[in-house]
Amino acid sequence: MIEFKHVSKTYPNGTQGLRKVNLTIEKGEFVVIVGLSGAGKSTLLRSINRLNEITEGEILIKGQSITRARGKQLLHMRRDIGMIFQNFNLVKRSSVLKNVLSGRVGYHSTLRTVLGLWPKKDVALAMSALDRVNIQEKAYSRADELSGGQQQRVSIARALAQEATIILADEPVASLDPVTTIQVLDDLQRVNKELGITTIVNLHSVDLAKKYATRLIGIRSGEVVFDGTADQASDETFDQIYNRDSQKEGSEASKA
Ligand SMILES: Nc1ncnc2c1ncn2[C@@H]1O[C@H](COP(=O)(O)OP(=O)(O)OP(=O)(O)O)[C@@H](O)[C@H]1O
Repeated sequence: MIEFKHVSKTYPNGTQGLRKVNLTIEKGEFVVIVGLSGAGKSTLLRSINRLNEITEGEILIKGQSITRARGKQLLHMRRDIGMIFQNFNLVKRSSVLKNVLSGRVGYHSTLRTVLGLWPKKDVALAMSALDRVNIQEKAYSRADELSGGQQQRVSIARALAQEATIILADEPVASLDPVTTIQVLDDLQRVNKELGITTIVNLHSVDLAKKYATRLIGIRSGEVVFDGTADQASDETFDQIYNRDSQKEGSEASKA
């Protein structure tokens, strides 16, 4: 349902973020992307919803080209894709409920959303999204009163209220402690399983990647160098992804 066809990205300064990537990600997969810092994980993830514009090739979602989409069509395609960020991207001074309702902006006129005139149905949807990630009781708290893990749950609820069928999570647990990390990844896994939401996550930790991924994609220097299940990924596979043979980047690999 998500297809990368010969996708490359060259940044304006000449850096190659992606090189001729070909991938097909099926509905309901839980894909984890791993690779060294600077390998191109964020570039790959963000090219799916065009937060990053690719410079070659094409990306199709459910058979439609998001690369060529414009105006309303692009808006509708983006509405289908929820995004989870490392820093949560919440409006800190707003309530949790308002933050979750912001997932509905793509469905209504600007005036209506600016005035906060949310239909009852949307409020019910937002409350049930909060319930799914077990923080409904925080609905009327200010977002910045919540812990990091709770804030990340709010951002998952926002993607659910958006009725996204795809969730992109760019280093969603990088700012969280180990216990909270597991809770947030468990939440993502649960909504993936229960709602069949296709989930693509960038992670630094190999152990977490192996634990959660139904499919692992390893990238190195903008190229896909591994694509398979966690069981298929051997120590040698990770050596290759993390360039551990190379003396030049060996010290960087050991940090990863
Ligand atoms: N806006 C930009 N302009 C120029 N080069 C960029 C830009 N954004 C990323 N890059 C470069 O593209 C390459 C891939 O970066 P990307 O952020 O996708 O890597 P990453 O694997 O997500 O790294 P990290 O794990 O550190 O987030 C790197 O060499 C990076 O320096």
